[in-house]
Amino acid sequence: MSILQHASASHSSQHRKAPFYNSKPRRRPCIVAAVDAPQSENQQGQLKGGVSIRRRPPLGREIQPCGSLQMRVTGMPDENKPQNILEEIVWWKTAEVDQMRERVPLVMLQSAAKGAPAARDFKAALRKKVDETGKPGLIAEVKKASPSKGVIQPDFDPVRIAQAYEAGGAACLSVLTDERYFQGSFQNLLDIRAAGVTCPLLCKEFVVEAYQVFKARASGADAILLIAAVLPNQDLLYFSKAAANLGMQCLIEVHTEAELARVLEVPGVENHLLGINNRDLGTFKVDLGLTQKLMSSPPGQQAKERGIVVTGESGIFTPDDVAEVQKAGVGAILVGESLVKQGDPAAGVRQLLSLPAQ
Ligand SMILES: O=C(O)c1ccccc1NCC(=O)[C@H](O)[C@H](O)COP(=O)(O)O
Repeated sequence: MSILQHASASHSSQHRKAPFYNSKPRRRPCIVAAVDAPQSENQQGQLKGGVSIRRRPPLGREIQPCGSLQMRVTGMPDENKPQNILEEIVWWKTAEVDQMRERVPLVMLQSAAKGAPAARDFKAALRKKVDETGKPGLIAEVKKASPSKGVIQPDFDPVRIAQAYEAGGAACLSVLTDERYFQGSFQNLLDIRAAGVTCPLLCKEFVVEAYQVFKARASGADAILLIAAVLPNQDLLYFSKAAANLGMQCLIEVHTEAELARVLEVPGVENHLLGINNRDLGTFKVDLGLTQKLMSSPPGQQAKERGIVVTGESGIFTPDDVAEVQKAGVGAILVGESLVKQGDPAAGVRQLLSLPAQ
């Protein structure tokens, strides 16, 4: 140990189990140790299999639990900082899931998931709308805030928005459940389902453990997001099987041609959906050209030939944008910001899809 420094933490038993990442001020200041960071041997070892997101800080967390106190590791090199927002989210998520598991053990969640009303067929709902309208099936997103835009809809009523999306003609809904970065919640999923919305629901979560798949099903989700930049194929297979065993489908999201080629090798991938996210998570810029580029690449052609439903995600604002990604070959679109910020989201859906006004 190099130095001792002041920090805040509590000795009270009620705070003993507080997560070590919790940065809220605690009641009594105390002294914690600060130690020098260890040296990294081979960071690339973390990035095997074309997975660009590291699941944990390679040298461990800057703030470490130390009994009922916390220890700050000083002098962490830049490589121990998250390389982009997705990596930052994933690092928090790992700690968050540990905390959730302490409150509700996996076995209890599994039994809740198995006892939940049967999951609805996400892909079938998308295909039905395509047949009816000739437009890509719309997955409309219930999204209050995002890391790139901050609060998008201050007057956020998730049930009202979900009902409006359904009334406007959305095929499916996407519900953000991450609280820290998107101000979402699993409660929103439960409330939307309990309110009688019949569109299938995608749980928009950053999955790093099977626990979250069970949590999604127990909360009424019919599908769950899996991100290829975060998960190697072994995990994609494991989580997609866990989801399928519960009657759910997965939206497997890619950002690059290499990821698209890789996920096409996941056994049973055709039973799920693919998504191309047009948002660069380093710069937050959206470029619909990415959908076009990946769909016309060899793995994009293969996805089409295998009849896999591909979803164009992010940055879709106008009927022209819809036409652009439809021309690229997607069968579905995932739209958040442009719809959620409208006073009348039902009208927003109809306008975006060029459907007749009611
Ligand atoms: O939206 C963000 O800022 C964001 C940042 C980091 C990871 C994911 C992020 N968004 C998740 C999404 O995929 C979008 O919410 C979804 O595709 C809808 O996008 P949009 O229509 O542009 O709101």
